[in-house]
Amino acid sequence: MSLTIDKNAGWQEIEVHPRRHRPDGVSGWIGRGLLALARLLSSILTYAGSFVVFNGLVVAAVLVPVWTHLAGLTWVAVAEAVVTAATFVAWLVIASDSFDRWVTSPLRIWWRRRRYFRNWADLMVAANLTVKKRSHKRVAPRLVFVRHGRFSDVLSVRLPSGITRAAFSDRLEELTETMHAREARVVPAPRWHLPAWMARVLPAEFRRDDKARTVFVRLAFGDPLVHVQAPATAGSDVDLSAVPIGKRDDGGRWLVNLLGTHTLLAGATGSGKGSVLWSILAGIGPAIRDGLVQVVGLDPKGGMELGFGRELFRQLVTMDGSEAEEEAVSFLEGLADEADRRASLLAGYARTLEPSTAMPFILVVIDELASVTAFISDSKRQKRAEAALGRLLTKGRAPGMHVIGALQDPRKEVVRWRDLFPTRIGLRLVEASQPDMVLGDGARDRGARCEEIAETSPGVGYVVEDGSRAVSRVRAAYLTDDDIRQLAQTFRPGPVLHSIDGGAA
Ligand SMILES: Nc1ncnc2c1ncn2[C@@H]1O[C@H](COP(=O)(O)OP(=O)(O)OP(=O)(O)O)[C@@H](O)[C@H]1O
Repeated sequence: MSLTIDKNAGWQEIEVHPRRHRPDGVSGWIGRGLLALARLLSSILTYAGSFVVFNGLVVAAVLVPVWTHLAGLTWVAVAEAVVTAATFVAWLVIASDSFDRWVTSPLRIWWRRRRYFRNWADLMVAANLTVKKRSHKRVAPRLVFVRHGRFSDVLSVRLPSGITRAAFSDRLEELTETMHAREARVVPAPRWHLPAWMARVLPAEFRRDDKARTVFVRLAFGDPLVHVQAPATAGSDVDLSAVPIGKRDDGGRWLVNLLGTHTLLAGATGSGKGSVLWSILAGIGPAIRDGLVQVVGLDPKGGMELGFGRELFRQLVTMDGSEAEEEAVSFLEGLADEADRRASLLAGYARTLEPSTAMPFILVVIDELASVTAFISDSKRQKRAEAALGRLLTKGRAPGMHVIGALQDPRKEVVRWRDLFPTRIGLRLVEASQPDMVLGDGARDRGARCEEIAETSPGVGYVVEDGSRAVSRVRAAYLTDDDIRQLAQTFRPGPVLHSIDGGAA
């Protein structure tokens, strides 16, 4: 028996009819034809009506010349059409963002909405996402609301009893294909963008659309990350809780928080770890120059990566001399002692540090976290290094110390350190088991397909932010070697008022 869906029954209740009989005689065929015509007209009117509602500006731009033509002023109508077209082209060239907001975006929204609502019921039946009620009616997940973005939409879908989130999540591939999306994934409830005063007074539970049985699916279209991203020009005010370092795949800026957290950065060789590191340093450049941030680094590969911008570093340990091992261990122990010292200074006064030139924020860059201990052959020193790193990671967050631990080859041992890094970034990785190792259990299922990132897109990756299970796709800005040299020259720190080993310079 073939099934047809009565779409007029609404999006949740789907009536499933057996195949209709062939009409009897000519009058039957005429009746069937008229019904089909009425349906066609009604959908044309619905689409045209919604087009007018969503695309007022475009409709007005077309209707004015048409109306002038109908009024008998054909040459005036032609002139109006030419001027309007020229204005639109000029607008697109001069202010493409506002053109997108007022012209392309409404068109895109209309087109995508039309596709969602037209295909939803068919998709639910085809994907076997319907359940039978006692009344024998079939019900399916209902598409309740769509939040539109330029490169992605978030669909709020209400699930009927009998269909679980897991069952729905299993059919995301069908959803991706039917809706012509690049990818679909289940995401946490989106936050409402409320005015600041309202967000302050409204209890947290009202701020999230977290209803039971509602699942949120993000459909991504196009890819704003295919192009290499230029670094943002750092303003004089640096906000360490939101440093711009690239782009997100919803078209927004990728902002990293350095306060109260540490960052684990993993990626195979050539995946673009350097671009993340340098973008962060570029984003906080003015604060380095003004002495509010001190950068120190440990580069077990002899300074190949970090050496380019050596002037930005207050201290850079490259592990290349005869005393390399002892130097690396002392470096880590010095930082761990500083974390202890700061924690006891702050105890009872404040929970987090407000950076100043007297007590600057310290950014510790460790280029190859896994090999820091592996490079140390002496087992006693190895233990000292591990203990110091553990102490720095546990105690350093609140008193203004941030560790960026870069990693090339995430192995099981990394999981031990992972939980001490609340912010995690996974660039291209080589095995499907690695995204979970780096980003946390279940991250790959939530969309972090690091092993599928093409070698031709260095700097692209997935990020899990502090306190959130959500996975975002991002691309770091790219700084050429010349950009890095220029950065180091522009923002090289001035005289040091305070040094991490306690002395004054
Ligand atoms: N964000 C980016 N955008 C565009 N191209 C990039 C980006 N990052 C890196 N690249 C390109 O990829 C190359 C390799 O990048 P990079 O050296 O940063 O990788 P890596 O992960 O640090 O590798 P390794 O671990 O071997 O040092 C760079 O020389 C550059 O050409």
